[in-house]
Amino acid sequence: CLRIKLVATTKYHDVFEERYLRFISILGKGNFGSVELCRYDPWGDNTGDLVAVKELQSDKKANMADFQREIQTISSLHCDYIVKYKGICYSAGRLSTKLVMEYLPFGSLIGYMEKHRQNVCTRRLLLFASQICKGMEYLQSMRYVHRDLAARNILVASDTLVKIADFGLTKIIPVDKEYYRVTQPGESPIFWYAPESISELKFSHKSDVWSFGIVLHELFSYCDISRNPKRVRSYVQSPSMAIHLLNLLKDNWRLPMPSQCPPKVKIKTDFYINVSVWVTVTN
Ligand SMILES: C[C@@H]1CCN(C(=O)N2CC[C@@H](S(=O)(=O)c3ccccc3)C2)C[C@@H]1N(C)c1ncnc2[nH]ccc12
Repeated sequence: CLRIKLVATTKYHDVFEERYLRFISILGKGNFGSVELCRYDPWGDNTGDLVAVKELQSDKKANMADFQREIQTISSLHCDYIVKYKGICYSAGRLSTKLVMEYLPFGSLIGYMEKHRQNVCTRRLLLFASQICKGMEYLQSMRYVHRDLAARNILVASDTLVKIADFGLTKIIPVDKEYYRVTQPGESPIFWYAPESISELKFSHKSDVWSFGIVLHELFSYCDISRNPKRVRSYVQSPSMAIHLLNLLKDNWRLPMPSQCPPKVKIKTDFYINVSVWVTVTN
């Protein structure tokens, strides 16, 4: 029989009814809330789609404006290398809104690398790097700065496709400016930050390129937690850590080449990390 799509559309958002959203498991937690795996099952027979639902912790009302902006951002992005927006779910009397996105069963790049590192060759790492590049080029064309590009926020759609996820910190660069200055540092993952982001809280397409360089390092280290200092327990670093890192970077210290990284990638990668434009990483 014809299945009528049971999702009302108000304005430009597909509205998912909370009563049909069935919680399955937690996909990830952070400081402001969580991303949960749910099944949207209006027919109640488990034939509904699996979806990823991001919700704000109720006591984080202050971030509601940021969350609304995140919803606005992700619903305006249409790119093969960016996680797809599906709609929103108003819970109990519109007290809080939930963001409904496509669910990618392979999860984040970190988990995928830990599980499959044995059979991920250099060619595949470069394919993933070029896809992240393309997603970031699209983001830049929309004047968005991601500000939280890291392997933990890259999703694996299949063995040959990754997508950029989590636009919680994404900002639009004003037309007359080259960068976005953040007022409060918040929970800053400083090991992914460019020097000007650590010292002046300035974020631009160039600082996103710097973060991409860190993601390249994560890729060629197979996101090996033990082998790199970046994954300090909590991403919030102390001010003294930020100053120490800033001085290291000013003295031209850079992350060492990962041991498994093939030499020819190193030369190209060095070049790319210092070039402040998106480059298509040749396979
Ligand atoms: C890697 C993804 C983004 C990061 N993440 C996460 O848990 N968080 C991102 C934001 C933080 S939060 O909880 O701090 C937060 C909460 C609300 C407002 C703002 C921030 C949690 C896990 C996700 N994940 C495993 C997924 N796996 C499979 N399919 C998916 N579709 C979409 C996401 C997703």
